Amino acid sequence: MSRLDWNSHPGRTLQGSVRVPGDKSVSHRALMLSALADGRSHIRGFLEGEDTRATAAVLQKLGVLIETPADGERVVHGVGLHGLRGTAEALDCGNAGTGMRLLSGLLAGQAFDSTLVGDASLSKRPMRRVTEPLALMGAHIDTQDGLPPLRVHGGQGLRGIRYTLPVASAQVKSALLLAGLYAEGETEVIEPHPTRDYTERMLAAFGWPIAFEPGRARLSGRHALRATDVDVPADFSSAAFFLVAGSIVPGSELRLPAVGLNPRRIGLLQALRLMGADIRVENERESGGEPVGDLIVRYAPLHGIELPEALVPDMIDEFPALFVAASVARGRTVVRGAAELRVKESDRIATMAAGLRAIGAVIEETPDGAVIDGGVLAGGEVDSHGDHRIAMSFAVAGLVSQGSIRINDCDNVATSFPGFLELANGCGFELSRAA
Ligand SMILES: O=C(O)C1=C[C@@H](OP(=O)(O)O)[C@@H](O)[C@H](O)C1
Ligand SMILES: C=C(OP(=O)(O)O)C(=O)O
Repeated sequence: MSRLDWNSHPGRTLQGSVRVPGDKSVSHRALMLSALADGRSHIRGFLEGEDTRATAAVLQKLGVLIETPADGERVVHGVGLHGLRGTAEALDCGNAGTGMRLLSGLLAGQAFDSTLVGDASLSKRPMRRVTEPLALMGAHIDTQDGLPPLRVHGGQGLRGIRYTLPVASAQVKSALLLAGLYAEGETEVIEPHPTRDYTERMLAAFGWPIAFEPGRARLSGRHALRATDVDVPADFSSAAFFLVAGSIVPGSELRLPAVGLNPRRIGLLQALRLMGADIRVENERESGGEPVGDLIVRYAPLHGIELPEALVPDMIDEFPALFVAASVARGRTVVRGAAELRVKESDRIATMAAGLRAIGAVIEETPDGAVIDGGVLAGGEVDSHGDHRIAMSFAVAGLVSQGSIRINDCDNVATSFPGFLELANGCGFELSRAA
């Protein structure tokens, strides 16, 4: 397959309503809990991305019947907590850290062995953060020097633990809670800073007794999950690109309907408002146990900020987009406490710094963040390093640069945001496939 590159050209003002696809975190979890439940669950608003489809394919290989009645819908015929069937085939998580880490916890509780593999990017991401605490629960998982593939040995007889996470990570927390479903006794996870609580909320919705509050979750093993329908909200992390685009292109006004507004996800909204952005929330309501609302963003001149460190976990996937906003804002933006960005789909501090410099921005990397002096972007050529969020962020930068930006290696946008190019062009982007 030939590599997909994009050209992003300076555009018109952005106008219209942009319906972004379903939430990736919620879609992964909805599949996993539905698969382990007793009965049939209907998932609506499911993200048709490569990451979440990879998780569906893994569960199908483990014997779960998953139907696709329509685009964005799945009907999962749950097999019950002990109904998965082992397979000798490798289970391919693709590009998805969430898929692999959550599945490692889920599979640690099974009676059979499994092998989890991923693509080149996922194969470089650290897995000891899950395998070490899982080992404390009695799991046995082999890694390649801390990296995938993961060989998960079944039949281990897990026991609950009380574990304080060294870094705030919803993936690690969720892996331990999923293993905890199979453990003798109580599993308690304590976080240094609260992270997204979709696993906790969804376990409760599926009828599993769980106690949780921001920064802490506790459950005991050996209950049952009851099939439940899930309405997946639109993904705030996908909306983020349009929030930045609408804020920086003069004259713009965009509406983003029915976006998930879980408090642990909307750090970028707060950061942009601190920078002077004009973003309103309308029709706030609850859908599928999650807060959702319509976001209306209007152009407003942005200024630099010292980003409050407490916001970092609440916007952990939004830094590439924030860096673009900062590079055209008036004055200096300082980001600290975000070293986790170095172990995402790419080293997001290094790839953003290299790309922004290549198009004329002024950015200084630090070990756990960056210092960005806003100014005018010239345009040029950047490399996404196969990272979906880097590619989409430079597509946004191209709207306001003097010349166009060529973005190399954009195939992975389909992992989290299929149809981004068409949706973006529909509201005023000038994004094309490069020759
Ligand atoms: O639990 C999740 O669904 C996610 C948690 C975050 O990762 P960490 O747990 O590594 O912070 C985030 O970056 C990822 O996109 C999705
Ligand atoms: C970090 C991300 O996802 P994952 O860890 O699931 O690969 C992301 O989507 O930005």
